[in-house]
Amino acid sequence: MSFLEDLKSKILIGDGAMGTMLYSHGVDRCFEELNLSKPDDVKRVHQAYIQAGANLIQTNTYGANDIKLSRYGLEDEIRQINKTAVEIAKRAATSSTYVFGTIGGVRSFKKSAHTLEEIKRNFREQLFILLNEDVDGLLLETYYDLEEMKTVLQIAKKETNKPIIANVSLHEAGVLQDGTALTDAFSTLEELGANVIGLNCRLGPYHMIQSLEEVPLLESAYLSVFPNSSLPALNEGRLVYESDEGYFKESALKFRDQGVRLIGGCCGTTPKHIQAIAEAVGHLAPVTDKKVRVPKQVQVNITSSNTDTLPPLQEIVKEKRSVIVELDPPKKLGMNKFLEGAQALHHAGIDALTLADNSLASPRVSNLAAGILAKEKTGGRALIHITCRDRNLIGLQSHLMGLHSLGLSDVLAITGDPSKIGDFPGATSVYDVSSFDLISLIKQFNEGVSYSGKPLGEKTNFSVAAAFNPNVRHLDKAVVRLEKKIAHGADYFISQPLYSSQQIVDVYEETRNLKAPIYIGIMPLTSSRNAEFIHNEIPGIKLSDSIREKMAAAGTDKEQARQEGLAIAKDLIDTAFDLFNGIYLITPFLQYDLTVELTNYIHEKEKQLAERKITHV
Ligand SMILES: Cc1cc2nc3c(=O)[nH]c(=O)nc-3n(C[C@H](O)[C@H](O)[C@H](O)COP(=O)(O)OP(=O)(O)OC[C@H]3O[C@@H](n4cnc5c(N)ncnc54)[C@H](O)[C@@H]3O)c2cc1C
Ligand code: MET
Ligand SMILES: [Zn+2]
Repeated sequence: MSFLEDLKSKILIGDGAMGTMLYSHGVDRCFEELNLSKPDDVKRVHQAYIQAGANLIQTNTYGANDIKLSRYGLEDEIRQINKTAVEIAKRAATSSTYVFGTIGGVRSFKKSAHTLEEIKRNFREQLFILLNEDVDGLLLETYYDLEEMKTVLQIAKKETNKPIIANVSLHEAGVLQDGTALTDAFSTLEELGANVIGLNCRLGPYHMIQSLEEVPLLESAYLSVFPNSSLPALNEGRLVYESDEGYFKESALKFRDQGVRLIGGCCGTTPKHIQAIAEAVGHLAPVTDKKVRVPKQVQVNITSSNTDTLPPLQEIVKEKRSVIVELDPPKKLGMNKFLEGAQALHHAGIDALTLADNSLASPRVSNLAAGILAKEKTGGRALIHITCRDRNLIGLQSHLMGLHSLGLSDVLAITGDPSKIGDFPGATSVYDVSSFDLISLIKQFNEGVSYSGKPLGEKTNFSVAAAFNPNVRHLDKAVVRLEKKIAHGADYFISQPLYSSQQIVDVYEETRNLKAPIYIGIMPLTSSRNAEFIHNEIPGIKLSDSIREKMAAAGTDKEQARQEGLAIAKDLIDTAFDLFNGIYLITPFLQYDLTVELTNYIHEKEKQLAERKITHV
């Protein structure tokens, strides 16, 4: 009888975890290497599962591929590790045990870590070795990334007619990491020819049962599950799983009700769990009919709770001149000077106060707190910078929900200066997502959907700015990045400060066909030392010789340097004013009198222009 023939009328029992079993026996290194150094240990685990009632065992090859083995310097052993794994499993198997060759997924949620080409190469190599050893079928498991699963499944289908089990890992109940509903993912894998399709790892029975309630029986494939024994807990730095075999008995019956025909276990499960499953459903016939729960239609409020009624900045700056000013939250406690600055700038008539997110990777008062205080004090708009550096995906989403709840809907989505350059060089730079992904994530919030595809209950109404760094050798390449950011949903751009009129003209020429407006950055210099620091130490920014000479000539006299810095900034504004509607002024060291003066200067120029137009008429 073949595996697929068997499944026509039976529920088959899979094995349980290999990795966590070996780990609990004290192995804390590459589990697959044990095929070579301790084959008997691996064989004993297989035998324990067979004795417990497993009809199918999987080779100890979950991570036996180039990408994963090279983390241990074992990439040259791929062939031997996979070959031996099949031999060990076959030695452990009885005449009725199916031996499947396991290949695990390599992508985590960071897609960029491995390109599809890399994944294809990596997969093919392991696949050919396993197929050569004549396994009874393939078990593709722990695929978080549907794109990766689709890619490898297509390759496997081309190379073999043997049965293929395709198990994905859920991100949350009912959805994969890219937001695909489980039902849709299963249909896709069915279309691509997987013979058994299911879930493994990451979650325990509770979430898997809940997820399967929405999945119909498949027409040309069977369903499988390999749940973890529980959610993991962290105990003295180690991941540990609870294990209650009685619970697995009950769960196995529920899996059967959902139409599952192959039931095993993943991380944390032991032969006792497999025995519990076998005792519960091993003798039962599979169900052939099931009632599918229709997913709850979650009402998404179209009108968000955010009360901001101002038009978004991208609309304003498309229509008319607009000045936004960065005033960074202080590095020390005490908000008085900051709030005085916010008030003064508001009086000067700016369209938004922008607040950096721990710029130069040094801690400052939270820009969310400072933004709210400024908004309350002035009634003006606060634009919050959000970096990918300080918050992981959980923190970023929580932060966005917080901003929305507080009525802050203007954000700048940026990668963030790496922590290496700041006051805490040892601190972790998170970078779970890139600025592109962050922009998409925020735009998805605007559709009322979380990163993982879950409804948020309301739609946010974020207007999303992105960063433009024109201080690069190839401006055309920077513009390509801007186009990519627009494709991800950026509404407009805010540039780094520019220090040459010619550069402003070049930026205009290069970006004039761009579909999103740009605020051009201008930051007044405060002293010659400040100018030299920016020129020599801020990556990418170069001041012209004449600007550096002017600042040097101003000497150490503070007032003279201040006047010179303002004069240079005004010159730059004169150029930007003719070419761009948007000007972004950056306040150095909370010296808001400088940016107030420059705001007044811009407004004065605008007034004069309007008057000239009237006289012309
Ligand atoms: C208006 C503005 C506000 C900012 N506010 C903050 C802040 O509040 N907090 C903070 O920590 N940082 C801030 N920064 C700095 C910013 O995070 C970094 O300068 C960042 O690397 C550039 O913008 P981004 O985050 O969108 O990077 P991305 O465009 O996502 O770039 C990511 C990576 O690619 C590199 N890169 C960018 N452009 C090119 C190119 N043309 N060619 C090759 N490589 C390139 C970058 O150096 C970076 O390593 C701000 C920058 C700007 C322009
Ligand atoms: C990380 S998922 C677990 C994969 C493999 N089946 C094992 O039990 O080791
Ligand atoms: Zn697992």
